[in-house]
Amino acid sequence: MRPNSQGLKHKSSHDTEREFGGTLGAICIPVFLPLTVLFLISVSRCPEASVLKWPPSLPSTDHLWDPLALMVLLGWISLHALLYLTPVGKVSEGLVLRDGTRLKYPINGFHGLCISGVLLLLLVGLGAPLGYLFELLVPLAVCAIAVSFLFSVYLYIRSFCAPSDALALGGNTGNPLYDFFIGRELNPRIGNFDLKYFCELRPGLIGWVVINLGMLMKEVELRGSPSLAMILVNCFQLLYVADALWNEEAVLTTMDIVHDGFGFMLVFGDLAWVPFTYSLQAAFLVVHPQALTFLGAAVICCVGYYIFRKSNSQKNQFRRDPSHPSVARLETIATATGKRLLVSGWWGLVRHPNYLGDLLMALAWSLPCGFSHLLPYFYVIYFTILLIHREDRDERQCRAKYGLAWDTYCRRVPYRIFPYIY
Ligand SMILES: NC(=O)C1=CN([C@@H]2O[C@H](COP(=O)(O)OP(=O)(O)OC[C@H]3O[C@@H](n4cnc5c(N)ncnc54)[C@H](OP(=O)(O)O)[C@@H]3O)[C@@H](O)[C@H]2O)C=CC1
Ligand SMILES: CC(C)CCC[C@@H](C)[C@H]1CC=C2C3=C(CC[C@@]21C)[C@@]1(C)CC[C@H](O)C(C)(C)[C@@H]1CC3
Repeated sequence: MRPNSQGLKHKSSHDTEREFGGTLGAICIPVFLPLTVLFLISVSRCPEASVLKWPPSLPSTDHLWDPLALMVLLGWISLHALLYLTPVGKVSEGLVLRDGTRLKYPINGFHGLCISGVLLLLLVGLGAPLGYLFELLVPLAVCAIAVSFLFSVYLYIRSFCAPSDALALGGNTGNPLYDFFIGRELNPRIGNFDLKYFCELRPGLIGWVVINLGMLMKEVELRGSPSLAMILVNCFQLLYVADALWNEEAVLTTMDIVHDGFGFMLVFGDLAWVPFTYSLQAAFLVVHPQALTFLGAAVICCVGYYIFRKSNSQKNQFRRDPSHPSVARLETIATATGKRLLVSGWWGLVRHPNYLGDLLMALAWSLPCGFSHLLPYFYVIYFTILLIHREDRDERQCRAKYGLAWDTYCRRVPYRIFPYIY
């Protein structure tokens, strides 16, 4: 086995460890998750909103398709592609790739958020019924799912023209179903347009807050003014999305960009799962107004946000420039790859302080929806599972990269996400 520049031992492509349940997961997830999206939207608008009701409610077939939804979706993706290409903001370099090069990325996502925000407000000012997004939600989700499948097929086919250095280490097993699902090519690009980086932060993430705004407008149509719960959910989630785009550069060091190929999992996650399931709380509130709002949620959200932002920024700063005054005094341990690991500061508290903050925020987003239904807590439950699984994947990758140094780090910082619990 030969080590590569990411520090991982390079196994031959066919003996790569399979993730997400291997071939079975690669068959089941693309079938069940799209159905879950439609199921959850459908449940959020039923009066009883019960996720446990049997048989499960799915939208009726005549509500699945609306040509307007396809136009809105393609128009939205095109708008963001144009904004991505606009030469504003700086250009940043990603981490060093296996062939020793570094790719360049435009850091203009926050501009994209602001410009699309202004355009939407103009549309609302001109009388566009943004609340109609509530009626359009199911056909929009259907179109996003269809686009995700088609786009993933395109990515899979084009990956065969990519040089072997450009393939993700885990997505090149030779099993077509698994490789299609997990993604073969690491950074597919059309010219300088990076498809993974574009999808990760723009159409879906910004689409999520637009859907939230649409739900708020629907509430205004129905009840004359938005409820406090709806305002809180909109503000909390807008803060999360604005933060992601403001700190766009930090996404260049995340697992998705550095390690994962771009296949169905991320395409569907970015374009369909994020906008349509992360907005469920707002969709739920349209049909299930809450008289009482738990304002403690604002405190939990702020604490969560503080931990999330500070820990992510600390690691990002340390990885980009370990001599920077904000991180230079932190205690570290050396690894055989030449990279060091933080063992004090946020990363000395637990091994994933950023996940802890993110989970606290997730809880805060659900609390304004009250305690009568399980559906608004879907995100916290799913996210806990996702992060525990992600933490496990990351541990395995770090152990492969850092060997003994990682074991020393684990002894120094025994808890993974929740101090003294897990
Ligand atoms: N809302 C959502 O749906 C999702 C949100 N997220 C959020 O995205 C953010 C990024 O998460 P993710 O990409 O999973 O991972 P992290 O940002 O936690 O990055 C993990 C990497 O950090 C480095 N690292 C780990 N420990 C240390 C240490 N002690 N000192 C220095 N470097 C260390 C390692 O990489 P190396 O050493 O190679 O630099 C490791 O592989 C998180 O805040 C997470 O909550 C993630 C998934 C979904
Ligand atoms: C459907 C699958 C089973 C799972 C799909 C997972 C994806 C939805 C997530 C994988 C990593 C993500 C990140 C964010 C959104 C969700 C996905 C795409 C992120 C952009 C959210 C905002 C954060 O600030 C971030 C750190 C930029 C996140 C990066 C990872």
